[in-house]
Amino acid sequence: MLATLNSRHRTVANTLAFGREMSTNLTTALPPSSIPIFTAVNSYREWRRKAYGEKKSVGFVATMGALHDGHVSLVRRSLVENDLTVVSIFVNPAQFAPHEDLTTYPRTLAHDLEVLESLKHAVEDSPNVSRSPSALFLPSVYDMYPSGITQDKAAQQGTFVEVKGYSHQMEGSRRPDFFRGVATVVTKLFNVIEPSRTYFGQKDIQQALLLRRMTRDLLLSHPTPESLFIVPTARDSKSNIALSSRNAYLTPAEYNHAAPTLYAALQAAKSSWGSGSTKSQAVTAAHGLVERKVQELLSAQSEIALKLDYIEMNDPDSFEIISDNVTAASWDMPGGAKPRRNRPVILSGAMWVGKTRLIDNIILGDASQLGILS
Ligand SMILES: Nc1ncnc2c1ncn2[C@@H]1O[C@H](COP(=O)(O)OP(=O)(O)OP(=O)(O)O)[C@@H](O)[C@H]1O
Ligand SMILES: CC(C)(CO)[C@@H](O)C(=O)[O-]
Ligand code: BAL
Repeated sequence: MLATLNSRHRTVANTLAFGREMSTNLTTALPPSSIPIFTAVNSYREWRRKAYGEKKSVGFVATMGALHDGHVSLVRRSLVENDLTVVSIFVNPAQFAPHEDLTTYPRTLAHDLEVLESLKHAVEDSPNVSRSPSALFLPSVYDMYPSGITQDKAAQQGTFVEVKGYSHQMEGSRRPDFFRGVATVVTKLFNVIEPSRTYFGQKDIQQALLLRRMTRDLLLSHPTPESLFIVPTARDSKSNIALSSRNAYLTPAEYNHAAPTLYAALQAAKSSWGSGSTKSQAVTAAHGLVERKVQELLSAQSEIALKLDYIEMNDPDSFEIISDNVTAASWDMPGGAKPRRNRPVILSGAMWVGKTRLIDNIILGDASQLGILS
């Protein structure tokens, strides 16, 4: 059938072919699993219909796989709060720019299944009942993009979701089409999974807040904006590095000697802000910490290349950069008509360690005002 498509469709045909190949690989190479794996939308839908029939709530965690304890914290939350928990693994081509790491992104399905199979949550007041992940949704590229998908945005065909006005700041300033890719795939995932509740990580704070806005704007019922929960960032207990699938790209030396710098820089800004500095001074404090680390690596003749991408402070409602002269006290708008005690600010950053781009953030002020769970 692909051979009959004309040249106008070549790009799409290529990606459809890619999707089919992935689909075949998936079904032939599935590791044994005690968790039901749905690789097709229709078979998942049958399962979901049964859950509706039995009036069971379905919690949902969307992932790109290479599972770590950050993902596990989301799944655990879902196990506590829902009768059933569905996890998806899908490395979404539409959110990767052509120069980014789609082909090398870690794919560790056998490990991921082991992680999911090991999770058990004892149900309160029912000593003999425990909950484990109920299903894994593992679609092919072809299933998720029936019109095909290419990373060349100008050649893309079909339907895409854009959250206008909220996709160009922070991470969007560095990855211009990233949130369009995320919003598109998550809309599709929500349409299939129909979650009662869903869980996203604070590590990707702009993503989580933007998706909540999207559920509101699209008047979604599964999930509603109120049933999209944000789970705090899980960190390495010694170094405080935010857990991330891309940490697997780091060499041990990069991980130990350079990666902790991002969180340390955020802490330097936090402490400066907390002692009454302006935003500009707080961000300068963070830059200073990174610069000192870079100098230290140079003096030690280390081969590690450390480069700050950005550190900024943004309004969590608009995602706009807050003004240079704002302080924690003035951010609360004390003289305004509606003072906001402990008004939250997103302090976030990205840093290159060698060829790996790391991101992190902390919320200054009251994170619960953003619906971030504690
Ligand atoms: N350290 C973490 N703590 C809490 N949630 C996390 C953490 N890392 C990832 N998540 C969340 O897990 C979900 C799936 O993320 P994803 O599969 O992209 O993993 P990732 O580690 O963020 O990968 P990457 O390295 O590509 O950023 C997202 O909601 C993400 O925010
Ligand atoms: C939400 C998501 C699964 C969409 O591909 C991805 O962006 C991620 O894992 O954070
Ligand atoms: N967790 C964010 C996924 C990405 O960077 O593509």
